Amino acid sequence: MTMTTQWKLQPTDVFQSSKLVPVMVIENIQDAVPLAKALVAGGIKVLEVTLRTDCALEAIAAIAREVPEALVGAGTVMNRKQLAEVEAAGAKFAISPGASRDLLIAGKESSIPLIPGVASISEVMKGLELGYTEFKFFPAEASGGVAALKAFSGPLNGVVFCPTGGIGVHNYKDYLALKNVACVGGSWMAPADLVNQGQWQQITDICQQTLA
Ligand SMILES: O=C(O)C(=O)C[C@H](O)[C@H](O)COP(=O)(O)O
Repeated sequence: MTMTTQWKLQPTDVFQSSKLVPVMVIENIQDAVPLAKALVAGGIKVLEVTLRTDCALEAIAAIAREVPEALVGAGTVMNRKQLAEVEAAGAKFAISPGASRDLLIAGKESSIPLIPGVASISEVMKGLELGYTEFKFFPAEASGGVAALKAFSGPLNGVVFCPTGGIGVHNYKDYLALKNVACVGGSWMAPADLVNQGQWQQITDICQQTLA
């Protein structure tokens, strides 16, 4: 049963806007906007703010308001309630580490696109049944990495992934070289120690060096 959507943006728009998707863990609300600006200055447009911290919703709202050139979305969206919360906060898209059937249905009913997390072909098939064709592949390195995605490309024609988990400067190009990978995600572009120290220029430099 493929479900139609009222999505304001398509998952392919998110995937095509940036080859790199920084996974942001924001502990202090005052870091949200400077961190987003540092990433944007480094050439990155798509930002994933994880719902792992208390101020995550506030951070999404602040970035949506104050850094309009970024496409800010929410990560770690685990259920229907959280999806509604991030939508209300101003997230332009939602990403989940895995997917329950209820979350997949809620994603289709939402006004913002959901990019569900998968680690296996069976999970992709459950998403495909509802019309999803863009997925987060998580945890990428632990789930077979590049070799797994290469194998997926045989049966899963037309399915596109954003691998995340265990990816960094040392291996992200191997993923981007795959035809079923549009972009890669990771926390290496916004490391906790640099965020805590307010080292915004260093974060911009990491992004620029990675993209160079
Ligand atoms: O919180 C979530 O929803 C996640 O999916 C987890 C993050 O995407 C990974 O933790 C990033 O992985 P690293 O780049 O290896 O740090």
